[in-house]
Amino acid sequence: MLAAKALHGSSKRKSLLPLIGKRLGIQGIGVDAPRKVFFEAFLNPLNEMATRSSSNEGSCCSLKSVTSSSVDRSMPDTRPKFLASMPGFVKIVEVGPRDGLQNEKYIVPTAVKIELIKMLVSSGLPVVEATSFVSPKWVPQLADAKDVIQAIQSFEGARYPVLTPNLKGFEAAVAAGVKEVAIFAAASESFSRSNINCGIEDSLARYRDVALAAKKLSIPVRGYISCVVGCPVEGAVPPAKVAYVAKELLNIGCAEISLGDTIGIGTPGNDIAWLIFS
Ligand SMILES: CC(C)(COP(=O)([O-])OP(=O)([O-])OC[C@H]1O[C@@H](n2cnc3c(N)ncnc32)[C@H](O)[C@@H]1OP(=O)([O-])[O-])[C@@H](O)C(=O)NCCC(=O)NCCSC(=O)C[C@@](C)(O)CC(=O)[O-]
Repeated sequence: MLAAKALHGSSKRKSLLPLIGKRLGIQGIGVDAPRKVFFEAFLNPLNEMATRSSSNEGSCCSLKSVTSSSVDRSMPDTRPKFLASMPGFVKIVEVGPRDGLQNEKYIVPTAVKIELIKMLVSSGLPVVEATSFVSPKWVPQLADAKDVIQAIQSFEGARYPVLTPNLKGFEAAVAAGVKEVAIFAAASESFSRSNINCGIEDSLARYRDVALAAKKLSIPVRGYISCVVGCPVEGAVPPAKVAYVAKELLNIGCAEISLGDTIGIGTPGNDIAWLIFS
């Protein structure tokens, strides 16, 4: 479940992405989803946030060999052209124990999940999304969330955010010892309804409550947006919708926004634009 790379213009067909990025002041814009992968599109405002988070919490992987967020702009950029458009940071959030296991046909034993998390951390991953505190009726595969979290409390070297769809999930997560949560909205109305049984506006209202509760406890919240490129039901998703949801998530207090190309159609031949912060 781990992958992150920048998408650039295909050699056969010139991509609009760099142009759009330039117009919006976006340094690196891209998404890659060979399966389901979240690539943080590092917009200028978020880039700064990532830098801070990196230095304070060690959560971001700095592409030091490639570039640095503190690039001295008075120096000539000697990087190869294709590297020059890469973002200063790539934050890798490994979501296998959550996103991978939530769809398994058979329920993976808790002990195996814990061992998986241990191995992922020992491979050097700084953030491992461990599980979800969602309804076990909807996702029985992760009904052991509390046990997983309690078992990994002593694992050092990484952070372990979890998904929380509502206050109930948030409170259960905090009670289990979670220190970081994620909320998950969608840019597609149909996907939102099928995933969390409510529309986009209702989901934002729920997430506002979660974010408020999290703020009181100084718990960081990251916000997912699903279907930023396309939806399995609705097809193409207008970038303005993605921008709207992103703004709302930022306004309710998300420290980060993750753009999910949920169905993996953001290929180099598909010119996609995210007009976030436009
Ligand atoms: C949002 C709900 C809860 C609404 O589900 P609902 O059925 O509308 O909610 P409800 O409030 O009517 O509750 C129904 C039952 O669930 C219980 N319940 C309610 N909430 C919780 C909770 N937090 N923890 C435990 N139990 C809960 C609640 O107590 C009740 O139990 P009952 O009274 O019937 O016994 C449900 O739809 C749900 O849990 N959905 C989660 C779906 C999910 O996990 N999807 C996968 C993750 S999202 C994803 O993969 C996308 C992402 C993030 O990866 C990005 C991308 O790839 O694009």
